[in-house]
Amino acid sequence: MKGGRRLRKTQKPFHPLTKPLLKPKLRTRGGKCQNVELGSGGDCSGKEWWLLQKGCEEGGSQPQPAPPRLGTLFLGEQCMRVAAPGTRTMSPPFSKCPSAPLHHPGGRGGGGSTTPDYGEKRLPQALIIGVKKGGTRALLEAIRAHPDVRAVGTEPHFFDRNYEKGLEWYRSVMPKTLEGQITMEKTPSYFVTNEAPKRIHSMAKDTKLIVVVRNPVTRAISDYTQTLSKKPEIPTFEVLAFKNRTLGLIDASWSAIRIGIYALHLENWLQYFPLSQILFVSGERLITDPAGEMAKVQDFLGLKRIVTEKHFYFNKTKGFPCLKKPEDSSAPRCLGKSKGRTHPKIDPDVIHRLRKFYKPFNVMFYQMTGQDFEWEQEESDK
Ligand SMILES: Nc1ncnc2c1ncn2[C@@H]1O[C@H](COP(=O)(O)OS(=O)(=O)O)[C@@H](OP(=O)(O)O)[C@H]1O
Repeated sequence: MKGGRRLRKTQKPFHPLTKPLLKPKLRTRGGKCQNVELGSGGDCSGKEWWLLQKGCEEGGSQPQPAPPRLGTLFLGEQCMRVAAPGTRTMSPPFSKCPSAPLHHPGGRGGGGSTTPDYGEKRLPQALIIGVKKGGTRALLEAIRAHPDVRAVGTEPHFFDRNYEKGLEWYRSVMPKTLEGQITMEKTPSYFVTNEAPKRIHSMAKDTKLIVVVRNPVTRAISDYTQTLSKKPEIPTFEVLAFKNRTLGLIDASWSAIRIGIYALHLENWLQYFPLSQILFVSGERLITDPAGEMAKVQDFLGLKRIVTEKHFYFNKTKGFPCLKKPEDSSAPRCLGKSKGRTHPKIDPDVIHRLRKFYKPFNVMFYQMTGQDFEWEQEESDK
């Protein structure tokens, strides 16, 4: 798989507030447009690399109003008839986690290779904000191999579910760091949480943000696979993906599909953060070239490039790159079973329709970020 190719010089990135967006072909139905409501994502399964953590449940409902900002990209119940394959929106079946029984950072959650438990607890200077099923765990664990990074092992969900607990609570779940070390956490649902950009900005406007993005079609299937693993009785992907399969109306209210409309969610972040403060990591390249992506991440964080190809090896049994040196020598070196699940076989016609659905949003996302992740290329390769 390929990813992350820079746009040609003629294809300049733009900021959606200063330049008109490329408009996907949308038409209204009944003259009304509603907003896309952004929901939470994130892995609630909690079975993570070297760390087993439970306490979450998917499928709750927590509607969050989203102010209209993306012009005609804003899709709504009446607005989602996309010209080609068709879509509709948007009442979010949100991922729901009860206030998580957080792993205390003094334990495994402290992360950060072999740094002893001294120093000070600080608020994070960098966050992995998404996307769910993008490869966020792999990225966090890889960056934790850097001696100047310490991270919380579990997802604190502060800016979505635990915000009322306050910044002191948030600080308390962080690992201790020494001067010069970076504190990090990852909660993939932030990317699709409407309030998250404002809240993070009010904590520290110079917070560095990292988003791992992955082909939204594969991401949706991965998301579904995770839900299926916990609730085997759910309908098939093909059934859930459509409001009306005969008419080709994609159900964009399904969180598995909605999360992949990256341009829409990104627009919300760009109201608060400049593009230069957001790093987009290719989930595909994180698998095919983890060291290459990690070089970009370390540069972005202002770190010396210490995590390199020497840290990774490809584990044939797992089918993924794994870290050569885990935090403690007794722990497994690859991510757990909840990462790299076998996906169910999806009807190729449904995949084709989904690709068509996402295409205008992907193109818009490439323009906004100035990076072509080549997800369309993947289709034409087939
Ligand atoms: N090194 C390595 N090992 C295992 N898995 C890897 C790795 N790098 C990326 N990935 C991909 O990460 C996908 C899970 O993404 P996340 O960690 O973001 O999921 S979650 O949102 O935290 O649940 C997971 O998705 P699935 O393959 O669908 O399970 C993997 O494809």
